[in-house]
Amino acid sequence: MHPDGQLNGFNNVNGGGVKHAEITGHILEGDLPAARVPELHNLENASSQSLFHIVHKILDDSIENRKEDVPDRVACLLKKLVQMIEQRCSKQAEDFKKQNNLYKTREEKYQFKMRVFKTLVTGAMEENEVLMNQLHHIKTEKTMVEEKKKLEDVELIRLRKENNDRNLEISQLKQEFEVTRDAYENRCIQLETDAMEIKSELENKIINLENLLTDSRKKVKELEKFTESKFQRWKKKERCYKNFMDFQYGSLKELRMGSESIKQEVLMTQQIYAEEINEFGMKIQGLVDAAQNYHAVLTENRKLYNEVQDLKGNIRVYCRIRPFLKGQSQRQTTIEYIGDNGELVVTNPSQKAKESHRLFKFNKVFSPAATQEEVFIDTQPLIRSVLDGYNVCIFAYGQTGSGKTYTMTGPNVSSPEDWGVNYRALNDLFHLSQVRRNSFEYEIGVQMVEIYNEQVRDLCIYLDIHTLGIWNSTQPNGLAVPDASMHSVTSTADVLDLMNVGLMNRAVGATALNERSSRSHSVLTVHVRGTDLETNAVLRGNLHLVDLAGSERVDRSEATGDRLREAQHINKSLSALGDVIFALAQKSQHVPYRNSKLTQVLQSSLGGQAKTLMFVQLNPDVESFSETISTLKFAERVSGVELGAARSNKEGRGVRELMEQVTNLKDSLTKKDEEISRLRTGKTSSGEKSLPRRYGSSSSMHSMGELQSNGTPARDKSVNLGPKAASDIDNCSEFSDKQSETGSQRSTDEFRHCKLVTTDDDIRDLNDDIELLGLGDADSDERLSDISDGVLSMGTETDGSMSSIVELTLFPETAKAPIEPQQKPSVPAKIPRPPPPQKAASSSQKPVRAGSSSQRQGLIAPSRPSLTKGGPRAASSSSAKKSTSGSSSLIRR
Ligand SMILES: Nc1ncnc2c1ncn2[C@@H]1O[C@H](COP(=O)(O)OP(=O)(O)OP(=O)(O)O)[C@@H](O)[C@H]1O
Repeated sequence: MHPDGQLNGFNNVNGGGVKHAEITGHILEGDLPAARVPELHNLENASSQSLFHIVHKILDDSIENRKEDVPDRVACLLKKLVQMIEQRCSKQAEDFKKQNNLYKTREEKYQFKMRVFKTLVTGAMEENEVLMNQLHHIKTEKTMVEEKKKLEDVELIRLRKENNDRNLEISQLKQEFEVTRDAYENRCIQLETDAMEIKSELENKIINLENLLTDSRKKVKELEKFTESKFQRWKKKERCYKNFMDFQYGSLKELRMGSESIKQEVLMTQQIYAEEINEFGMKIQGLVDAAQNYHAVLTENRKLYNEVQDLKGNIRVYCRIRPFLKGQSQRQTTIEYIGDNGELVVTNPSQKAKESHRLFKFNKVFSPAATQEEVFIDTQPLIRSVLDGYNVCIFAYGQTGSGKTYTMTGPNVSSPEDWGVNYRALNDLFHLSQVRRNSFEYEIGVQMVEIYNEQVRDLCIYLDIHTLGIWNSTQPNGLAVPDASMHSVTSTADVLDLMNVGLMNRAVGATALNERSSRSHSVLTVHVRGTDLETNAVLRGNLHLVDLAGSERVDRSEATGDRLREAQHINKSLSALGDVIFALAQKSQHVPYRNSKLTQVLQSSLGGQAKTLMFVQLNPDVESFSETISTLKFAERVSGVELGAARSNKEGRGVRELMEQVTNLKDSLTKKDEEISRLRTGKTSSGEKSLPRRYGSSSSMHSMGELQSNGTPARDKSVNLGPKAASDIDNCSEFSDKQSETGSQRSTDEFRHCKLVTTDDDIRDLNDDIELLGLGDADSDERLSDISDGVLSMGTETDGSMSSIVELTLFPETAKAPIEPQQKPSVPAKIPRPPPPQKAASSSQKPVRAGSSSQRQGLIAPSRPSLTKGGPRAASSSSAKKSTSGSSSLIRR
């Protein structure tokens, strides 16, 4: 279809005319051989012109050959048509050719443009890349420049500032320089002036000195002459002294020889003294033997006292009568008489009969006027024995509204004057523990529970008051209710807080007899654990402070429903308490502790060696007469001090027999005492005879003289006794007077004697004992009241009282009457100590020395239970050790 091709084709047709002619000839003749037909296929490559030529030839030939068959017109038309087609084709070929050329030109143009564009794009991209790099570079540079600029700015500021500073400094320096320069110039001028003056002065002085020098030279010459003459005189004197010294030396030699001979004499004398001292030792050995016998008697006496204790029990009963309340002043009272010795007569004024008078006797009766303080003073000794490892139980018993809570807690906690026994007891324990802090470390813990409707509840928790269990037998740590919260207290403020919580939690309700009646037994338990700082021995004491719920007659209190149930529980537990105490007083084999929760909780402090104090609270109102009588009967039963009762008589006989035995023992002790005094008198008088004068200082001689002049140690307070000691001795004898007229004086004297004959070691031991006991404080006076109280309670004290006595007698004199070391020679020989095993022996085997008063012996109680970790045995021995430590310190002597 290519125009060139077509043209070429036409050319080829011209060039190959023969061939075409042959082909056309054959076609026209119609005899175109079959072998020549395939050649027709080559026409495809022939040009359009040659093809048209062939067409023309064929047409011409056909028309020529078939003239007759084909009209001329048609032949002409055909020819014309072919010509037109041919023209058109050639025209188109030419157009194509032109177009082709045009396209070629355009293509070349476009390709050129494309190349140009490509070159431009490549160039632009490269350029762009270069520009980007440059830009990045410029940015980095810019950042650096900025940073640099910043730094430079900072530097510039700094430099400016520095510059300013420098400028300032320079200006200051300049100023200073100006000032200094001025001063310097002034100074220079001044110095120059001074120098001029000094120079002139020095010149004057030099002239003077030169004059003086001349004078001095003259004087020296004169002095030389004088010294020469003196030296000659001294030489003469020296010769004289030398002769004198030689003479003295000779006399000294003679003296030495004399002293040697005196020494020999002294040694001889010493030997003689030693022999004499040995003799004294022998005599004192006899004395010791006698003392040991004496201790054995004391031990026996103590045993007897324990028996008395066992018979009497450790229960004391105080009765307190409530005053009439406001608005009750018109009421008749049932109290007719209150004796000083605990007698109480009650009567029913509405009954005229004489039988209505009833006499009761207790350890003490407090009138309605008695203050809280007075009540506490009589209770205090008992409470204090808790610190010595005793278990103590104090409870208030009485009909509802009779003042139990008033006595135990007090009406108003905020006013210390109104404080009841509870607060005062703890306050006192804190005070005492402080006083004894050098010898004992005390820990005090408090539990507060209530027993309400036979259920034990913790009162010291703020929420969740739940029932607690009780241990059947008290745990070794003394806790009967181990689940009750234990609060460590160190001050009265702690106790106040705690008890406020307890009081708030306590079950109270209004009855017909008391607006705010306690419907439960409240038990405040104080656990005391004391550690002896010297021996590390531990002692424990429990103090139960019990505010019992009011006993009441159900008909009078008009109780119904819950109140009735409460009243029944209260009465049941109170009767169980009565049974327990009664069984204890009767020394029954079986003590029914388990009959109520109350007795279970208090078990450790009821019976055994525990001390029990019951406050019997009375309502004086005549309307309460029957309750008063039943309360008093209960108390009487508890105290075992029934007047005229058969049991009481029997007890009295027992006690009388024991007292007779005690008197006998007392007599034998008196004999022993006299024997000891005799021995001592012999010893001291012989000592006085044989001791050389120069061994004793004047003071020691004086004290010895007083001692010897009476034969027995003097009771004169001036002998080595301070004022306190003297007063304590007075106290002591006061106590003794109450005890026994005969024994007390002697006991005091004996003690004093005992101390006076002590040796250095004994003094040390005694001081140790004193330290251990923590005595010499206010405590001793209180202990005295404990003792007198023990007397009041007809020997119901335990060995705590004994220790108190011993402490009392031991301390004041020892502390105030130190024996001077110079007095040592006054003791001819050291009294041998008892052998060590005796020391470790149980309290019952320990010889006891606490004055010779048999009454005092009588105050010694048997060992106490459960004071230390080591169980009852260990506890008893350790407690005995503690309680009689004062006495044992004496015994050792
Ligand atoms: N010694 C007293 N001096 C003055 N008022 C007292 C004395 N004793 C008790 N009262 C008063 O008597 C009332 C009853 O006392 P309290 O509540 O102590 O009796 P209670 O025996 O504890 O009674 P209850 O057993 O019902 O609890 C109180 O108002 C109390 O202040």
